Amino acid sequence: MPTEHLFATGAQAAADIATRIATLLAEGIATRGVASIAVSGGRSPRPVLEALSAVDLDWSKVVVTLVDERWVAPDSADSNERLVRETLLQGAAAKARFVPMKNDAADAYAGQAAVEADFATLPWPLDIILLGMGDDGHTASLFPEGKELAEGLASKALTIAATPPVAPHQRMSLTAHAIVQSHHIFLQISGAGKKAVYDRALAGGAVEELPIRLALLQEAVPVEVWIADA
Ligand SMILES: O=C1O[C@H](COP(=O)(O)O)[C@@H](O)[C@H](O)[C@H]1O
Repeated sequence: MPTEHLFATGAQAAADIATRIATLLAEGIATRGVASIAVSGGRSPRPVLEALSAVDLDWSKVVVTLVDERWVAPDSADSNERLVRETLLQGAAAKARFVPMKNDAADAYAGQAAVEADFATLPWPLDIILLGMGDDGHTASLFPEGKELAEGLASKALTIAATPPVAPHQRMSLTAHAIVQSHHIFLQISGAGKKAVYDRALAGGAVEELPIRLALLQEAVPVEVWIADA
């Protein structure tokens, strides 16, 4: 069962997540000489990344990457890389090694082999994987009814190219195999709608129905969930 942290607001939850991440990154540097984190995109992680950026760490020993990416230019408003560069990789934190999930290939399928090669250079298992969850129960870019979902759940690769059934842009995503190759999985949930989906996922059932179950229903990696009322 995940460890749950309950907060009234997303801002309070974000501050607490950033503190917890900073502690683990410092421990990673102290014990292994390098610390690593993969962060999600979308709206939820922004305040976490902003708070984390202000933390006093030896950022030159931190590797930062993404859980998923939209196959758009890095200056696009939809780019998760842009989000990370504008929030986390500022000030002293700009010294972190950032590994993008998007390259110059014409589409995500053509670019996947090079992304996979880059991701093979990361220090697995990563210290932290910060997941988000969509209202449909997707996590990373593993979408219910996505045509690549079965492969994303079964593949031994680290990354997979995917086309969301509804949402825009081709994606690059960590596979389930990569997500559970981490020391810690963190999940952000905010609002009653997502809380209801989270509760349903936790109650059990097919991972294909609610892909967030790939994290919640496994026992190999400890999972912490920050739940904010709003
Ligand atoms: O498409 C995506 O959505 C999920 C959830 O995003 P949010 O805006 O509701 O927080 C996110 O975790 C994922 O990384 C992103 O690409």
